[in-house]
Parts: sequence; C-alpha cells; structure tokens
Amino acid sequence: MHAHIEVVQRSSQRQVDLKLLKQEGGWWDRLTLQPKKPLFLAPDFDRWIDESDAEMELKKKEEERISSISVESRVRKDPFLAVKRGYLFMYNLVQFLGFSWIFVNMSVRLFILGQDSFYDTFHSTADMMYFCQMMAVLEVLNPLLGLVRTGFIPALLQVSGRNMILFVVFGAVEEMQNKAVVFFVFYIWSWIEIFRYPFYMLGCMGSEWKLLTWLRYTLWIPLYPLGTIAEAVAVVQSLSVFDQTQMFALPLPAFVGGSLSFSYSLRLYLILMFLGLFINFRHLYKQRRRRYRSRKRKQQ
Ligand SMILES: CCCCCCCCCCCCC[C@@H](O)CC(=O)SCCNC(=O)CCNC(=O)[C@H](O)C(C)(C)COP(=O)(O)OP(=O)(O)OC[C@H]1O[C@@H](n2cnc3c(N)ncnc32)[C@H](O)[C@@H]1OP(=O)(O)O
Repeated sequence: MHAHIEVVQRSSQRQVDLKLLKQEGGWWDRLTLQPKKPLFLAPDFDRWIDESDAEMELKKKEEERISSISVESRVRKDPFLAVKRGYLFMYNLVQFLGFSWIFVNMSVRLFILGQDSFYDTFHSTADMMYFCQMMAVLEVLNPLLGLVRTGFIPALLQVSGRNMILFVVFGAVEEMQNKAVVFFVFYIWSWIEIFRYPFYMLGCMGSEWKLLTWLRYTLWIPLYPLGTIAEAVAVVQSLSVFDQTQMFALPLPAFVGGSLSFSYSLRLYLILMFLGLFINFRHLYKQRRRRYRSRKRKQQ
C-alpha cells in the first residue's frame, strides 16, 4: 500500500513529525516496505488505534448518532412536551408543598407536645391531607394519558388504598379521628412524599440529585410495610365502630332480614391490602433495580 507523506509543522530539533495519508483505506501490517522497522522511526502512540479501538469508536459514534436521532424525533414528534412537563412540574410542586406542610406541622407538634400530639393529628392536618389525596387521583390518570411511565395498576392500588383509609376509615368515623394511629399513618405517608415529589420535579427539569434518587428508591423499603401495618391497625380499630353504628351497612333482602355490617367489607379490604402491598412492593423493587441497572450501564 502507498501513502503520501506530509511533513507536519510541529517538528522540533529532536524529531520530525511525518503524517502519512493512505492512498487507499484499510489496515497496514507494517509501516515500511522492509519487514524490520528502522530504529529512527516511531509511531505517535498518543494517536495510536488498533482494529478493536477503531471498531469501538465506530460503534460509539453509531450509538451517539442513533440516540441523537431518537431524541430529535421525540422532540419533533411531541409539540406539547413543554406543556406536559410544565403541568407535571406544577403538580409535583403542589404535592411537595402540601406534604411538606403536613410533615413540618406534625414534627413541630411532636417536638413541642410529645406524645400528646398523636391524638390531635387529624384535626390539625386532615384538610391538607384531603387536598393532597384528592389531587393524587391525577396520579392514576397521568399514566393513562401517557404522561408518565408509571404502572397504572400500582398507581390505582396506591391511591385508592390511601383514599379508603383517609376518607372512609378516618374521615367518616369520628371515633377514629383522635386515635394515635392517625399520627403514624400520616407521618409515614409524608416521609416518602417529601422526597418522591422533589425527585419527580428534578426529573421534569431533566436533572437528578444522586442522594434524592437514592432516598426515593430506598426509603419505601422500610416505610411501605410500616405504612401498611399502620393502615391495617387503623382498619382493625374501626371494625367495632362500624359494627356498633351500622354505618354504611348493606341492607339484606327482606327474607333474610337485618343488614351486613361494613366491617365485613373492611375485613375483605384487609386481605386486599396485603395483596396490594405485595404487588406494589414488587413494582417498587423492579423500579429500583431498573433505575440502578441503567445507571450502572451508563457508567460503563
Ligand atoms: C375501594 C377499593 C380499594 C381497593 C384497594 C386495594 C388496596 C391496596 C392497598 C395497597 C397498600 C397501600 C399501602 C400504602 O398506602 C402505604 C404507604 O404508602 S406507606 C409510605 C411508603 N409508600 C411509598 O413509598 C409509595 C409511594 N408511591 C409510589 O411510589 C407510587 O405511587 C407508585 C405508583 C407505587 C410507584 O411509583 P412509579 O411507578 O411512578 O415509580 P417511579 O417513581 O419509578 O416512576 C416511574 C417513571 O415515571 C416518572 N413519573 C412518575 N410520576 C411522575 C410525576 N408525578 N412527575 C414526573 N414524572 C413522574 C418517573 O420519573 C419515572 O420516570 P423514568 O422511568 O424516566 O425514571
């Protein structure tokens, strides 16, 4: 094979840099015609690439080209991307502020009043919790509208499960509202949400804080079972109230007579709750693995 030889300007007293321009593409077995390389000739190892380096480089360039095409086409295809991001950002911000308010309120009251604060949690925070949980219905709609990559079933279980506790077990039963269990349920819910929503907010801006991501994908491991246990305690405590008051009781046909206490529905709900815990725990575990696996791949 032949090459044009070009003398590069960067020559010094010690060396002369020669640039060989191949006349045809391809790999050379050696630099000169004679098999043994003259002693005065040395390749520039800073620029040296062998066949496998070149393949890697080509592959990398190809991947970069494909990802830039897919990003471009996604941006081009979705003219409402900015509106969607803006909506999600605002939604997450409102939820973050709501749960932060609840968390700070409960923490300050706990600090000042100690255990006495447990019994007044509902009256001091329920309005905000109602607001946040009503808004959370959007979390079931968002995946349906294709706005987020959340699983629809886990979101539905999460939102309907919490709303059942908040609106039915606590909201409708006055006897439950001054029980200590309200404190534990609300506090556990708030603990995860004050990290989850800012994590999403950063995501909407295309940014990430490693510590926040870690907290979002780790705190649920102790909090989810604890939260479910606290909710289960609340349900069990409310059973006798539903039996006594016959609130929401289902009237039975005349030939049977009487009515079916709502506590039976709640007993069934208790079973669903632990099934829901299993489904969502598995979902969150998979999300965690996906997040950290894809990050590891990016680092490699
Ligand atoms: C009346 C009949 C009732 C029948 C009910 C049956 C009963 C079921 C009961 C279930 C037990 C409930 C117990 C529970 O209440 C106890 C507690 O909550 S204790 C406190 C601890 N809890 C938690 O940790 C759960 C918190 N909640 C969640 O994590 C979510 O709600 C959940 C749906 C469970 C999982 O979230 P998701 O699937 O969204 O995972 P990711 O965060 O990884 O998100 C996936 C991707 O989507 C993007 N995303 C999602 N949401 C948003 C958003 N709002 N804004 C912007 N982006 C969002 C996210 O960034 C991810 O994107 P990417 O894939 O690009 O990383």
